[in-house]
Amino acid sequence: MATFIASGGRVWRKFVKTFPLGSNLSLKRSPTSALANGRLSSTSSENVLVSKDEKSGIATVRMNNPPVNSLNTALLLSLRSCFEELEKDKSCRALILTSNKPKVFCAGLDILELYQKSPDYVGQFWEKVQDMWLSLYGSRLVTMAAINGHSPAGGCLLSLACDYRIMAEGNFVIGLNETQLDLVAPFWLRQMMVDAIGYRQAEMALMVGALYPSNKALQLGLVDKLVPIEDVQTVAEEEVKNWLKIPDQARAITKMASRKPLLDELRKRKQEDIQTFRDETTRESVQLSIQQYLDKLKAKK
Ligand SMILES: CCCCCCCC/C=C\C/C=C/C(=O)SCCNC(=O)CCNC(=O)[C@H](O)C(C)(C)COP(=O)(O)OP(=O)(O)OC[C@H]1O[C@@H](n2cnc3c(N)ncnc32)[C@H](O)[C@@H]1OP(=O)(O)O
Repeated sequence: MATFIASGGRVWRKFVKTFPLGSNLSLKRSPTSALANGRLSSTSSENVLVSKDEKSGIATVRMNNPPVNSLNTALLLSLRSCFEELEKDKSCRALILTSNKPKVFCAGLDILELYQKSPDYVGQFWEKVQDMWLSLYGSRLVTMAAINGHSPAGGCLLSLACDYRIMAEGNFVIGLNETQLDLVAPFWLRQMMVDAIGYRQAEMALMVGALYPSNKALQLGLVDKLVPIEDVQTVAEEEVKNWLKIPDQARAITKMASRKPLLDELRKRKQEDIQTFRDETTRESVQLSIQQYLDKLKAKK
C-alpha cells in the first residue's frame, strides 16, 4: 500500500509493506528528527521504521527490535529489504541508520540464532547476514551510522558498513568482540576493521575481541565523531547534508571503486564463508562457549 502525505511543507510517502516473516517496512516520522514532520503511525510488530524526507532525499532507518536490536532472521530480512527499496528509489540520496531505542544501537547477531540450531539453519542465517551486508556496504547512497548506544559485534559490523559513523558520548561500547564468544570474525568484517583503524590496531582489537568506549573508538578512528546522545540524529542529518553537496554520481563511483574488491570477494567466496560459519558455530566447543556467554548475559541482572 502506498500513499502520499503532505505535511508541514514536505511531502511524505507512507507505505506499509509486509516482508518475509511478517516484518514490516513503513515510512513514518521519527519523534526526534529535525527532518520529521510527517504523520506518525506505528504498530508494535514493526522491526524497522523508515522515514524519508522527500525534499532532501534523506531516509532515516530505525532498528526497532526490542530489547536490544539483536539481529535475528526477521530483522536481517527487513533491513535488507529496506536498503534495497531505498536503493531503487531514485529520489533517495542518503540513509541514516540508527536505533529506535536510544542506549542500544544494536547488540549484534541474535545469539539464540546460533545456539542449538541445525547446520542448515545457521548456514541460512549466515547467508542473510551476508546479503544484508552486501546491500548496505555496496549502497550507492550516502550511508551514515547514527550510533545512539552500544554497538558490539554485529552492531559494529553495521556501523563499519556505513560511510561515516557518529556515536553517542558516554558509557557506550563498540567493537568486534567475536573471539570472546569463541567466534572468528569473517574476512570481510576483519577487512572493514583494518580499513577503518589500520592493520596493527585492527589485528590487536580482533584478537582480543576488544570493545571500546566511545572516546577510545574516536581516538582509534573506529568512529568519526562523538556527540551527546540527544544530538546524534541531528548531527547525522547535518553531516549527511554536507556529504550531499558532493555530486552523487562522482561520490558513488568513487565509493564503489574502493569497495568493489571486497564486495566481489565475498560474492565469489559466499558458499565457502557459509560453510565455515556452519562448521564453526555448530562445533561442540563453540556451542559451549555460546551457552556460557548467554548465561553470563542473563546473570548480569
Ligand atoms: C572460523 C570462522 C568462524 C565463523 C564464525 C563467524 C562468527 C560471526 C562473526 C561475526 C559477526 C557478529 C557476531 C555477533 O554479533 S555475536 C553477538 C555479540 N553480541 C554481544 O556480545 C552483545 C551482548 N549484549 C550485551 O552486551 C548487552 O546486551 C548490551 C550492552 C548490548 C545491552 O545491555 P543492556 O541494555 O543492559 O541489556 P541486557 O544485557 O540486559 O540485555 C537485554 C536482553 O537481551 C538479551 N541479549 C542481549 N544481547 C543479545 C544478543 N546479541 N543476542 C540475543 N540476546 C541478547 C539479554 O540476554 C537480555 O535477555 P533477558 O535476560 O532475557 O532479558
